[in-house]
Amino acid sequence: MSQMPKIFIDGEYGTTGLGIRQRLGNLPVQVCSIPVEQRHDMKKRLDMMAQVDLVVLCLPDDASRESVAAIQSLSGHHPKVLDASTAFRTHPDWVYGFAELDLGQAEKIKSAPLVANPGCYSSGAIALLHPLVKAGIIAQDYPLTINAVSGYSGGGKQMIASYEVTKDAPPFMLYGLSLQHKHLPEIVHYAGLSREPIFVPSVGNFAQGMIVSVPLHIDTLSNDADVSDIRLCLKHHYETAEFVRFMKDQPAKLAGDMLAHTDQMELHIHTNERKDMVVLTATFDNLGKGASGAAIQNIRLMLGV
Ligand SMILES: NC(=O)C1=CN([C@@H]2O[C@H](COP(=O)(O)OP(=O)(O)OC[C@H]3O[C@@H](n4cnc5c(N)ncnc54)[C@H](OP(=O)(O)O)[C@@H]3O)[C@@H](O)[C@H]2O)C=CC1
Ligand SMILES: CC(=O)N[C@@H](CCC(=O)OP(=O)(O)O)C(=O)O
Repeated sequence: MSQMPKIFIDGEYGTTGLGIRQRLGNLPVQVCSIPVEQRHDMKKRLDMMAQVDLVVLCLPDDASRESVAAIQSLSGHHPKVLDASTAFRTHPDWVYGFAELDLGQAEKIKSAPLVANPGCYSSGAIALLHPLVKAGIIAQDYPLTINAVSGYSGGGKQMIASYEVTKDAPPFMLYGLSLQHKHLPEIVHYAGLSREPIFVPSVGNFAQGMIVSVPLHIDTLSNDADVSDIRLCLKHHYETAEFVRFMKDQPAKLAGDMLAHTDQMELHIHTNERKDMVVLTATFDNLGKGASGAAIQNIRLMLGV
Protein backbone atom coordinates (compact mmCIF):
# COMPACT_ATOMS: atom_id res chain seq x y z
CA MET A 1 0.00 0.00 0.00
CA SER A 2 1.42 3.41 -0.91
CA GLN A 3 2.04 5.85 1.96
CA MET A 4 -0.43 8.64 2.61
CA PRO A 5 0.95 12.13 1.84
CA LYS A 6 2.05 14.09 4.90
CA ILE A 7 0.92 17.61 5.76
CA PHE A 8 2.09 20.09 8.37
CA ILE A 9 -0.09 23.11 9.16
CA ASP A 10 2.04 25.98 10.44
CA GLY A 11 -0.48 27.99 12.46
CA GLU A 12 -2.72 24.96 13.02
CA TYR A 13 -4.13 26.36 16.28
CA GLY A 14 -5.45 29.57 14.68
CA THR A 15 -8.89 30.10 13.10
CA THR A 16 -7.99 29.09 9.54
CA GLY A 17 -5.61 26.34 10.67
CA LEU A 18 -8.26 24.69 12.84
CA GLY A 19 -10.78 24.86 9.99
CA ILE A 20 -8.34 23.12 7.66
CA ARG A 21 -7.48 20.51 10.28
CA GLN A 22 -11.11 19.65 10.79
CA ARG A 23 -11.73 19.23 7.08
CA LEU A 24 -8.59 17.10 6.60
CA GLY A 25 -10.26 14.41 8.71
CA ASN A 26 -12.10 13.29 5.56
CA LEU A 27 -9.00 13.00 3.35
CA PRO A 28 -6.40 10.22 2.97
CA VAL A 29 -3.53 12.31 4.34
CA GLN A 30 -1.37 12.11 7.45
CA VAL A 31 -1.42 15.35 9.46
CA CYS A 32 1.86 15.94 11.31
CA SER A 33 1.47 18.19 14.35
CA ILE A 34 3.51 19.94 17.01
CA PRO A 35 2.14 20.64 20.50
CA VAL A 36 0.35 23.97 20.88
CA GLU A 37 3.00 25.35 23.24
CA GLN A 38 5.65 24.87 20.51
CA ARG A 39 3.68 26.76 17.84
CA HIS A 40 6.20 29.64 17.80
CA ASP A 41 9.32 27.43 17.91
CA MET A 42 10.90 27.76 14.46
CA LYS A 43 13.29 24.86 14.97
CA LYS A 44 10.48 22.42 15.81
CA ARG A 45 8.38 23.71 12.92
CA LEU A 46 11.26 23.43 10.47
CA ASP A 47 12.01 19.86 11.59
CA MET A 48 8.42 19.04 10.76
CA MET A 49 8.48 20.91 7.42
CA ALA A 50 11.52 18.86 6.37
CA GLN A 51 9.52 15.63 6.70
CA VAL A 52 6.28 16.43 4.92
CA ASP A 53 5.00 16.65 1.35
CA LEU A 54 2.99 19.83 1.90
CA VAL A 55 3.24 22.72 4.37
CA VAL A 56 0.11 24.82 4.81
CA LEU A 57 0.84 28.26 6.27
CA CYS A 58 -1.98 29.80 8.33
CA LEU A 59 -0.02 32.67 9.81
CA PRO A 60 0.08 36.47 9.69
CA ASP A 61 1.89 37.82 6.59
CA ASP A 62 5.30 38.44 8.19
CA ALA A 63 5.33 35.06 9.88
CA SER A 64 4.44 33.45 6.52
CA ARG A 65 7.37 35.20 4.84
CA GLU A 66 9.63 33.94 7.62
CA SER A 67 8.39 30.35 7.22
CA VAL A 68 8.78 30.43 3.44
CA ALA A 69 12.37 31.70 3.79
CA ALA A 70 13.05 28.89 6.29
CA ILE A 71 11.57 26.25 3.94
CA GLN A 72 13.65 27.58 1.05
CA SER A 73 16.78 27.30 3.22
CA LEU A 74 16.21 23.55 3.70
CA SER A 75 18.86 21.50 1.97
CA GLY A 76 17.56 18.59 -0.07
CA HIS A 77 13.82 18.07 0.41
CA HIS A 78 11.50 20.97 -0.38
CA PRO A 79 7.83 20.43 0.51
CA LYS A 80 5.13 22.08 -1.56
CA VAL A 81 3.69 25.18 0.16
CA LEU A 82 0.12 26.51 0.36
CA ASP A 83 0.00 29.94 2.00
CA ALA A 84 -3.24 31.34 3.44
CA SER A 85 -1.86 34.83 4.07
CA THR A 86 -1.78 37.90 1.82
CA ALA A 87 2.02 37.78 1.46
CA PHE A 88 2.42 36.05 -1.93
CA ARG A 89 -0.90 36.34 -3.73
CA THR A 90 0.39 38.49 -6.59
CA HIS A 91 3.97 37.19 -6.49
CA PRO A 92 5.01 35.86 -9.94
CA ASP A 93 6.53 32.66 -8.50
CA TRP A 94 3.25 31.67 -6.82
CA VAL A 95 0.13 30.23 -8.45
CA TYR A 96 -3.16 31.76 -7.32
CA GLY A 97 -5.29 29.10 -5.65
CA PHE A 98 -8.65 30.00 -7.18
CA ALA A 99 -9.30 26.90 -9.27
CA GLU A 100 -12.38 28.45 -10.94
CA LEU A 101 -10.44 31.43 -12.34
CA ASP A 102 -10.09 29.92 -15.81
CA LEU A 103 -9.93 26.56 -17.53
CA GLY A 104 -6.42 25.40 -16.77
CA GLN A 105 -6.07 27.05 -13.35
CA ALA A 106 -6.70 23.76 -11.53
CA GLU A 107 -3.95 22.12 -13.60
CA LYS A 108 -1.57 24.95 -12.65
CA ILE A 109 -2.39 24.42 -8.97
CA LYS A 110 -1.79 20.67 -9.33
CA SER A 111 1.75 21.08 -10.54
CA ALA A 112 2.78 24.23 -8.62
CA PRO A 113 5.30 24.02 -5.76
CA LEU A 114 3.98 27.31 -4.32
CA VAL A 115 0.27 28.15 -4.15
CA ALA A 116 -1.34 31.23 -2.57
CA ASN A 117 -4.82 30.70 -1.13
CA PRO A 118 -7.06 33.67 -2.13
CA GLY A 119 -8.30 36.30 0.30
CA CYS A 120 -11.89 35.93 1.46
CA TYR A 121 -13.28 39.17 -0.01
CA SER A 122 -11.08 38.72 -3.08
CA SER A 123 -12.60 35.31 -3.80
CA GLY A 124 -16.09 36.84 -4.08
CA ALA A 125 -14.97 39.91 -6.03
CA ILE A 126 -12.83 37.94 -8.49
CA ALA A 127 -15.51 35.27 -8.95
CA LEU A 128 -17.95 38.00 -10.07
CA LEU A 129 -15.62 40.28 -11.99
CA HIS A 130 -13.03 38.14 -13.74
CA PRO A 131 -15.42 36.46 -16.26
CA LEU A 132 -17.15 39.77 -17.04
CA VAL A 133 -13.92 41.69 -17.58
CA LYS A 134 -12.51 38.86 -19.68
CA ALA A 135 -15.67 38.83 -21.82
CA GLY A 136 -15.38 42.59 -22.41
CA ILE A 137 -18.65 43.33 -20.57
CA ILE A 138 -16.94 45.37 -17.86
CA ALA A 139 -14.11 47.56 -19.14
CA GLN A 140 -10.76 47.14 -17.42
CA ASP A 141 -10.86 50.78 -16.32
CA TYR A 142 -14.52 50.71 -15.20
CA PRO A 143 -14.99 52.80 -12.02
CA LEU A 144 -16.08 49.88 -9.84
CA THR A 145 -17.35 49.90 -6.28
CA ILE A 146 -17.24 46.73 -4.20
CA ASN A 147 -19.16 46.51 -0.92
CA ALA A 148 -18.81 43.59 1.42
CA VAL A 149 -19.81 42.32 4.83
CA SER A 150 -17.98 39.60 6.74
CA GLY A 151 -18.71 37.58 9.82
CA TYR A 152 -16.36 38.49 12.66
CA SER A 153 -14.30 35.29 12.40
CA GLY A 154 -12.73 37.01 9.37
CA GLY A 155 -10.66 39.04 11.82
CA GLY A 156 -9.08 35.93 13.38
CA LYS A 157 -8.67 35.12 17.07
CA GLN A 158 -8.51 38.74 18.21
CA MET A 159 -11.72 39.86 16.56
CA ILE A 160 -13.52 36.69 17.64
CA ALA A 161 -12.56 37.50 21.25
CA SER A 162 -13.85 41.07 20.91
CA TYR A 163 -17.29 39.75 19.85
CA GLU A 164 -17.50 36.68 22.06
CA VAL A 165 -15.41 37.36 25.17
CA THR A 166 -14.95 41.07 25.89
CA LYS A 167 -18.10 41.89 23.85
CA ASP A 168 -16.86 45.40 23.19
CA ALA A 169 -17.26 45.29 19.40
CA PRO A 170 -20.08 47.15 17.58
CA PRO A 171 -22.99 45.20 16.02
CA PHE A 172 -21.97 46.49 12.59
CA MET A 173 -19.05 48.56 11.37
CA LEU A 174 -17.51 49.78 8.16
CA TYR A 175 -13.73 49.63 8.16
CA GLY A 176 -10.87 49.86 5.68
CA LEU A 177 -12.01 53.44 5.20
CA SER A 178 -8.57 54.60 4.10
CA LEU A 179 -9.61 52.69 0.93
CA GLN A 180 -6.40 50.69 0.75
CA HIS A 181 -7.53 47.26 1.91
CA LYS A 182 -4.91 44.51 1.62
CA HIS A 183 -7.06 42.52 -0.84
CA LEU A 184 -7.12 45.26 -3.50
CA PRO A 185 -3.88 44.23 -5.25
CA GLU A 186 -5.09 40.66 -5.85
CA ILE A 187 -8.57 41.85 -6.89
CA VAL A 188 -7.05 44.23 -9.47
CA HIS A 189 -4.59 41.60 -10.67
CA TYR A 190 -6.89 38.58 -11.04
CA ALA A 191 -10.04 40.41 -12.09
CA GLY A 192 -7.91 41.92 -14.85
CA LEU A 193 -8.57 45.56 -13.94
CA SER A 194 -6.47 48.60 -14.74
CA ARG A 195 -8.33 50.88 -12.32
CA GLU A 196 -8.50 50.19 -8.61
CA PRO A 197 -12.08 49.70 -7.33
CA ILE A 198 -13.41 51.54 -4.30
CA PHE A 199 -13.68 48.71 -1.77
CA VAL A 200 -15.75 49.16 1.40
CA PRO A 201 -15.59 46.13 3.73
CA SER A 202 -17.64 45.77 6.88
CA VAL A 203 -18.14 43.37 9.79
CA GLY A 204 -21.38 42.27 11.40
CA ASN A 205 -22.21 40.53 14.65
CA PHE A 206 -22.37 37.02 13.21
CA ALA A 207 -19.54 34.52 13.36
CA GLN A 208 -19.24 33.17 9.83
CA GLY A 209 -20.45 34.24 6.43
CA MET A 210 -19.86 36.87 3.78
CA ILE A 211 -21.59 38.84 1.04
CA VAL A 212 -19.55 40.67 -1.60
CA SER A 213 -21.63 42.94 -3.83
CA VAL A 214 -20.89 44.95 -6.96
CA PRO A 215 -23.45 47.52 -8.22
CA LEU A 216 -23.45 48.36 -11.95
CA HIS A 217 -25.44 50.75 -14.14
CA ILE A 218 -26.18 48.81 -17.32
CA ASP A 219 -25.69 51.81 -19.64
CA THR A 220 -22.09 52.13 -18.49
CA LEU A 221 -21.10 48.60 -19.57
CA SER A 222 -19.05 47.90 -22.70
CA ASN A 223 -20.22 46.51 -26.03
CA ASP A 224 -23.89 47.38 -25.35
CA ALA A 225 -24.02 44.53 -22.85
CA ASP A 226 -27.24 44.03 -20.92
CA VAL A 227 -28.41 41.95 -17.96
CA SER A 228 -28.85 38.84 -20.10
CA ASP A 229 -25.23 39.07 -21.29
CA ILE A 230 -24.08 39.18 -17.66
CA ARG A 231 -26.28 36.21 -16.84
CA LEU A 232 -25.06 34.14 -19.79
CA CYS A 233 -21.43 34.94 -19.11
CA LEU A 234 -21.51 33.94 -15.42
CA LYS A 235 -23.71 30.90 -16.07
CA HIS A 236 -21.34 29.63 -18.74
CA HIS A 237 -18.17 30.33 -16.70
CA TYR A 238 -19.35 28.33 -13.68
CA GLU A 239 -21.27 25.60 -15.52
CA THR A 240 -18.95 22.80 -14.37
CA ALA A 241 -17.63 24.35 -11.13
CA GLU A 242 -18.12 22.23 -8.03
CA PHE A 243 -17.90 24.98 -5.41
CA VAL A 244 -19.16 28.10 -7.21
CA ARG A 245 -22.79 28.07 -8.34
CA PHE A 246 -24.47 30.63 -10.55
CA MET A 247 -28.03 30.98 -9.22
CA LYS A 248 -31.01 31.69 -11.49
CA ASP A 249 -33.30 33.01 -8.77
CA GLN A 250 -33.38 36.60 -7.57
CA PRO A 251 -34.00 36.50 -3.81
CA ALA A 252 -35.44 39.64 -2.24
CA LYS A 253 -33.08 39.29 0.73
CA LEU A 254 -29.68 37.70 1.31
CA ALA A 255 -28.53 36.77 4.80
CA GLY A 256 -24.83 37.18 5.54
CA ASP A 257 -24.63 33.77 7.17
CA MET A 258 -26.72 32.00 4.53
CA LEU A 259 -23.87 29.67 3.52
CA ALA A 260 -22.09 29.49 6.88
CA HIS A 261 -20.52 26.08 7.56
CA THR A 262 -20.43 25.18 3.87
CA ASP A 263 -17.62 25.41 1.29
CA GLN A 264 -19.95 26.70 -1.43
CA MET A 265 -20.16 30.12 -3.07
CA GLU A 266 -23.38 31.32 -4.70
CA LEU A 267 -23.52 34.10 -7.29
CA HIS A 268 -26.71 36.10 -7.83
CA ILE A 269 -27.80 38.87 -10.17
CA HIS A 270 -30.33 41.33 -8.72
CA THR A 271 -32.03 43.68 -11.14
CA ASN A 272 -35.17 45.81 -11.46
CA GLU A 273 -38.06 45.69 -13.92
CA ARG A 274 -36.38 48.27 -16.17
CA LYS A 275 -33.23 46.14 -16.20
CA ASP A 276 -31.15 49.31 -16.21
CA MET A 277 -29.11 48.47 -13.13
CA VAL A 278 -27.83 45.35 -11.41
CA VAL A 279 -26.19 44.33 -8.19
CA LEU A 280 -24.01 41.25 -8.48
CA THR A 281 -23.52 39.28 -5.27
CA ALA A 282 -21.29 36.47 -4.09
CA THR A 283 -22.39 34.77 -0.86
CA PHE A 284 -20.22 32.26 0.99
CA ASP A 285 -18.55 31.43 4.30
CA ASN A 286 -15.42 33.52 4.91
CA LEU A 287 -13.95 30.46 6.64
CA GLY A 288 -15.28 28.06 3.96
CA LYS A 289 -14.76 29.03 0.31
CA GLY A 290 -13.13 32.18 1.74
CA ALA A 291 -10.35 30.32 3.58
CA SER A 292 -10.26 26.73 4.86
CA GLY A 293 -12.66 25.24 2.28
CA ALA A 294 -10.64 26.80 -0.54
CA ALA A 295 -7.46 25.51 1.11
CA ILE A 296 -8.85 21.96 1.09
CA GLN A 297 -9.70 22.31 -2.61
CA ASN A 298 -6.07 23.35 -3.22
CA ILE A 299 -4.62 20.64 -0.96
CA ARG A 300 -6.54 17.98 -2.89
CA LEU A 301 -5.20 19.31 -6.18
CA MET A 302 -1.62 19.71 -4.89
CA LEU A 303 -1.47 16.21 -3.40
CA GLY A 304 -3.72 14.45 -5.90
CA VAL A 305 -6.04 13.12 -3.19
N1 LIG B 1 -9.99 34.30 9.34
C1 LIG B 1 -10.29 34.36 8.06
O1 LIG B 1 -11.47 34.45 7.66
C2 LIG B 1 -9.23 34.29 7.04
C3 LIG B 1 -7.88 34.32 7.36
N2 LIG B 1 -6.95 34.24 6.36
C4 LIG B 1 -5.50 34.36 6.63
O2 LIG B 1 -5.01 33.22 7.29
C5 LIG B 1 -3.92 33.58 8.10
C6 LIG B 1 -4.26 33.15 9.53
O3 LIG B 1 -5.39 33.90 9.93
P1 LIG B 1 -6.33 33.46 11.12
O4 LIG B 1 -6.36 31.98 11.19
O5 LIG B 1 -7.59 34.20 10.95
O6 LIG B 1 -5.49 34.06 12.34
P2 LIG B 1 -5.48 33.64 13.88
O7 LIG B 1 -5.00 34.83 14.60
O8 LIG B 1 -6.79 33.05 14.25
O9 LIG B 1 -4.38 32.49 13.94
C7 LIG B 1 -3.03 32.68 13.61
C8 LIG B 1 -2.21 31.58 14.24
O10 LIG B 1 -0.82 31.79 13.89
C9 LIG B 1 -0.04 31.81 15.10
N3 LIG B 1 1.09 32.71 14.92
C10 LIG B 1 1.08 34.06 14.89
N4 LIG B 1 2.32 34.55 14.68
C11 LIG B 1 3.13 33.47 14.58
C12 LIG B 1 4.53 33.31 14.40
N5 LIG B 1 5.34 34.36 14.22
N6 LIG B 1 5.02 32.06 14.39
C13 LIG B 1 4.21 30.98 14.57
N7 LIG B 1 2.88 31.06 14.75
C14 LIG B 1 2.33 32.30 14.76
C15 LIG B 1 -0.98 32.32 16.16
O11 LIG B 1 -0.50 31.99 17.42
P3 LIG B 1 -0.98 32.80 18.75
O12 LIG B 1 -2.07 31.96 19.31
O13 LIG B 1 0.22 32.85 19.61
O14 LIG B 1 -1.45 34.14 18.31
C16 LIG B 1 -2.28 31.60 15.78
O15 LIG B 1 -2.29 30.29 16.25
C17 LIG B 1 -3.75 35.10 8.02
O16 LIG B 1 -2.74 35.42 7.08
C18 LIG B 1 -5.11 35.54 7.55
O17 LIG B 1 -5.02 36.76 6.89
C19 LIG B 1 -7.33 34.06 5.07
C20 LIG B 1 -8.63 34.02 4.71
C21 LIG B 1 -9.68 34.23 5.66
C1 LIG C 1 -13.23 40.92 9.05
C2 LIG C 1 -11.75 41.10 8.77
O1 LIG C 1 -11.02 41.73 9.51
N1 LIG C 1 -11.30 40.53 7.69
C3 LIG C 1 -9.94 40.59 7.27
C4 LIG C 1 -9.82 39.83 6.01
C5 LIG C 1 -9.82 38.38 6.25
C6 LIG C 1 -8.48 37.86 6.10
O2 LIG C 1 -7.91 37.36 7.02
O3 LIG C 1 -7.97 38.09 4.90
P1 LIG C 1 -6.95 37.22 4.13
O4 LIG C 1 -7.77 36.30 3.39
O5 LIG C 1 -6.22 38.14 3.24
O6 LIG C 1 -5.98 36.58 5.00
C7 LIG C 1 -9.47 41.99 6.95
O7 LIG C 1 -10.23 42.79 6.43
O8 LIG C 1 -8.25 42.23 7.11
